[in-house]
Amino acid sequence: MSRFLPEVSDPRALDPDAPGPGRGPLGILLINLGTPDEPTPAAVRRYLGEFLSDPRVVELPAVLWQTILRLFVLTRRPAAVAPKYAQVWLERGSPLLVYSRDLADAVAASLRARGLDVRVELGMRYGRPALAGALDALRAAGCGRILVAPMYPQYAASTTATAVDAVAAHLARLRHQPTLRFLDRFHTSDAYLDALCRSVRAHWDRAGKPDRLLLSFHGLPQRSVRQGDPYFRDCQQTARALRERLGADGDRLHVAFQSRFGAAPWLQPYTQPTLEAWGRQGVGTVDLMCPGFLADCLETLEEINMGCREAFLAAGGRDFRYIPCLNADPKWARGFAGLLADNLAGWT
Ligand SMILES: C=CC1=C(C)c2cc3[nH]c(cc4nc(cc5[nH]c(cc1n2)c(C)c5CCC(=O)O)C(CCC(=O)O)=C4C)c(C)c3C=C
Ligand SMILES: [Fe+2]
Ligand SMILES: [Fe+2]
Repeated sequence: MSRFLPEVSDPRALDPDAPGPGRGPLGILLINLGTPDEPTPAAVRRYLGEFLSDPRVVELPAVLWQTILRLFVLTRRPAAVAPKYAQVWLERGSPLLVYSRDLADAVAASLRARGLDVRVELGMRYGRPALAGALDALRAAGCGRILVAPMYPQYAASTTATAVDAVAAHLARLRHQPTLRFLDRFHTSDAYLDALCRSVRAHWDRAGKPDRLLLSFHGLPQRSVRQGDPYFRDCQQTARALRERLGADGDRLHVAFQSRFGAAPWLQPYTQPTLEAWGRQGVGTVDLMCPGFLADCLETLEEINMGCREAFLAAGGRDFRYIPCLNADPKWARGFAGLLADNLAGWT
């Protein structure tokens, strides 16, 4: 024993950041985007201020963008967007948070049912519950090994990479960091594709088959993809894999991109103009699903199920049927738990 170090059995006596004996339970940090605390302009302003100041999200020179953001976006957008949040707000809060939390709880229960000693925490990249607090809770529970799992099936720098950045930034101040693993993406995993396919089939069993099934993914600036973001390819691969699973009915499937922000070109075709063109062309029944969103949120419940529904019907469409996100569907939660458990291999 070095004469500089006292002989101690509990590593915490020397290093308060050290994990507990036996490296403690396993930790899983589920990360989603985040959402305002309330459907009010003030809360939306706080949320958008944090979200849109992330240089991974808006890739413009910082001084230029902060000027535009503070002078134009944050002075107008919160008042326009807050009533939209109010239209979809649930008794338990923002849909994104409610469904993400339900999924996290169901995943934790499923992992424990497999006999795993695991703690699951949900942290949001922007807003609350903060990712930093969720990481601290896992460390306080003695988790020396943590699987970081951004809840985005398709990889984008503006979602997955920024979540990884934030985890690393929070741990940067520690002398003894926990051992980390990162779930990269799961856009062609069996658990995810099986769940999507089940959801479509169950909907068709109830309501009959549509003329077309539109998969609407969140958009991204085309420039990001040109610069190497794999998101577009991931979306296409998810769509292709789902089309194969749907067999002969796969022909009904089309892909579009929603939620464009700003004037630059984003991934195309755009969802709403696609639906309007279909309405004008006499396409009667459209089913719409948003596979890139694990949890229903403003972008699916308001933009799609309200705005796009209205646009399609106004353009001459007959029937618009929204297929909800996977949310906390029990079979999906078990499948997602299995996918996470696979990523714990060697730790269990
Ligand atoms: C400004 C650029 C944006 C990029 C790039 C972007 C990428 C992106 N976003 C999601 C998932 C979600 N986005 C949500 C809301 C939302 N997104 C943007 C902007 C960008 N998104 C804004 C400004 C907003 C807020 C609403 C608005 O003001 O219009 C949400 C819903 C949040 C909620 O509270 O319900 C999700 C989820 C992905 C997957 C993605 C890249 C692929
Ligand atoms: Fe977004
Ligand atoms: Fe939107």
